Amino acid sequence: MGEETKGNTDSRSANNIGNEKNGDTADGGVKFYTLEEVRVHNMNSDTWLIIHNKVYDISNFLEEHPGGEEVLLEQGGADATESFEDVGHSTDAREMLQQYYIGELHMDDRKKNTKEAQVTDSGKSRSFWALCLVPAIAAAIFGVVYRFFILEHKSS
Ligand code: HEM
Repeated sequence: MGEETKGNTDSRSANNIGNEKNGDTADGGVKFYTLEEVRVHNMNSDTWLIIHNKVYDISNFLEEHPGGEEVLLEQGGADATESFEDVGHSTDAREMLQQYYIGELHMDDRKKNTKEAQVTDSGKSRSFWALCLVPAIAAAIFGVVYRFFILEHKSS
């Protein structure tokens, strides 16, 4: 009794089978973590970060960080994309990230988490309306006006 009961029972985490530490799943796919799952890893000995929707376990990197461990701990369990980019990290720093990669932020948590995603989504739908519907409506109005003038012309 009790074994495996505190694991990921959320249906959104159905892909979370396998070794939690390396992001592998039973089928060899990418592992997805919810924001809630990441949030609890906010301690000195256990620190996860989200950067650009990717999840990193940086517990072993804290002491090595050239910018100090304090700044990393402040971001522990949260989305550090903005602060990471604000510092203007080098390409070397970005490459270092790869070794701490453990998975991806769950799709459901990306939209409410990323302002950019929302802006892009509304931008996309706006361009759909502009590209398809606006010209179609304009053509319909033109047709009606044109027919009206032709009939007017014929009857006079
Ligand atoms: C796991 C993620 C991170 C890695 C691998 C990383 C790596 C590095 C590296 C290699 C440097 C040396 C300068 C460079 O090459 O750009 C650096 C500097 C620094 N980092 Fe990070 N960093 C990470 C996350 C963060 C975060 C989230 C913050 C802010 C909250 C931060 C703040 C700083 C600061 C303040 C410096 C010092 C910059 C300076 O003195 O010029 N880092 N980091």
